[in-house]
Amino acid sequence: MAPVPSPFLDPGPYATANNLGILQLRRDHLIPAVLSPNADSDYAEGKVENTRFGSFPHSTLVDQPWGTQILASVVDTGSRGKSKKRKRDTKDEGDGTPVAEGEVVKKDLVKAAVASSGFAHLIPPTPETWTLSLPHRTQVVYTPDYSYILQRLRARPGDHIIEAGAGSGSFTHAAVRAVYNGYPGTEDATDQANGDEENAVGMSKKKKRRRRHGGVYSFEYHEPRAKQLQVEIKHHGLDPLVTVTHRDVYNEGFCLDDSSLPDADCIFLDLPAPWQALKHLTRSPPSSAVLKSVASDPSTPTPTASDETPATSHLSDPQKPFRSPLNPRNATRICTFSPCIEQVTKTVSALRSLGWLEIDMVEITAKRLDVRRERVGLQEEGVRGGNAHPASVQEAVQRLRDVEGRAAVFHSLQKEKQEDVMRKAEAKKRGENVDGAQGDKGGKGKKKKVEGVPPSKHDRREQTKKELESRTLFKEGRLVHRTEPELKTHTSYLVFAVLPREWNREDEEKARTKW
Ligand SMILES: C[S@@+](CC[C@H](N)C(=O)[O-])C[C@H]1O[C@@H](n2cnc3c(N)ncnc32)[C@H](O)[C@@H]1O
Repeated sequence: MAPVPSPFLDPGPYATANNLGILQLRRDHLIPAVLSPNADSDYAEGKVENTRFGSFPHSTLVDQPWGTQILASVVDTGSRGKSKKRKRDTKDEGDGTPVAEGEVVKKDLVKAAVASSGFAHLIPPTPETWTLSLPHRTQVVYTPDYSYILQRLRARPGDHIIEAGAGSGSFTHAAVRAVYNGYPGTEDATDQANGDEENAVGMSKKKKRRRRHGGVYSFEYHEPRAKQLQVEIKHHGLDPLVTVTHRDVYNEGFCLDDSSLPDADCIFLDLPAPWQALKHLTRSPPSSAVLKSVASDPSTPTPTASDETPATSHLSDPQKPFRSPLNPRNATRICTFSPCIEQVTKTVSALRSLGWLEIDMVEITAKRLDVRRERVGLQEEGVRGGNAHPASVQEAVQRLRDVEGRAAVFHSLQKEKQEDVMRKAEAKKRGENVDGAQGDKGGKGKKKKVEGVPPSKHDRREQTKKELESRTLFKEGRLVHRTEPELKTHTSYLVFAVLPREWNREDEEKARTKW
């Protein structure tokens, strides 16, 4: 039976139990979780993700279509700490079914009640969302870098990629998606041409090509990191496609533990001293003169952990025959990732000595552009997202006229009032009855509506509200873009090169006869 594809490769229409899902709280705030509602938990609702926007029991996430807005729940913490009591021994479950040690038999889950605290979106895992949410064990390669790297390496379905060091596995996930063309053991691999013309003899060329499944060969020197990555890769359903090897690649090279070869088309080195690993990435054993020229210098940050087994170089061991980890049928592309220019110069000279061509270096300084509509004008007064400044000289002049007009009316009314008060005072002096004769005819507190007065702020807002009903805000305004400064990435120099396939007299002769 074909394996269920990893949610990274084919997430399906909705979230399923025991697969990874991502809770997106804000654009750059993501929480990954393997959705297991029935797993042991201290909550009556089963396993719960607690976030600053509320609690999300896994039972409210499973079977929801990707992209759903999930409302937070009120969770019952009353049963916390009681889980140990629910553990049974290994003998019997009551109905005679043996229960494994440590396994927990769960009571029925309590249905989660909706809380008023907030919501999150449930989104499928992708290499991009994983990069933003993975548990950092090292500096990681971010999306702007790995998208460029994979494109320059020309990684495509059916290719084999060597990666060292694997670190937190950020690049690993992007690489496996780039080369995926089906799981090994299934016949649905739809490979791109791999140039293997000789081997296609006696068999349909198409059929031969179909056999090769894409794969990633990851090497990591730090044992706990290598183990953790193996566990994650398994949880993510990628283990048939990714081989994680615990290895010091400077000394031990890239042949696999089961003595098979990666047969690599592309290589990505994210190591403190990439030039030290290059001697293992050749098609034939490098001469001692070349080895000497690419030998490490004393300042090289070589691995020093005392708990690691001492490395033995297969290049220095005459008993071990040389075996190239590269695909002999294709040109191989390499990329090395270095934070400083000194490392770049060492890598470039080692690449030259070892016969790599088309060497070039790129510095990545990624920027994110915020593209939006900018609405400016007095009609935006009180409208959300608008800039209520005059959009033109006419609007500014009209606003000044309105303000001055209103001020003139105000002052003339004040003057009128004052004259009225004085008139009344004089009439009083003369002993005349003035009550009710003049002035506030409309009743106390009621303002007289004066004709021809420019609109007040209140009037303008009422008018805007009315007009808003027929406006299409999403289409209005000027389309503008601004760069956002806080993009997650780090300065990197990328060195690229190509190692052509080996070409001998025989190949030349064959090509001459054929063409
Ligand atoms: C910057 S991290 C790699 C991050 C990774 N590319 C990612 O995207 O998550 C560098 C890794 O190289 C590993 N490393 C250093 N020297 C090594 C060696 N000689 N062989 C294999 N791995 C090595 C380190 O242990 C570290 O985990």
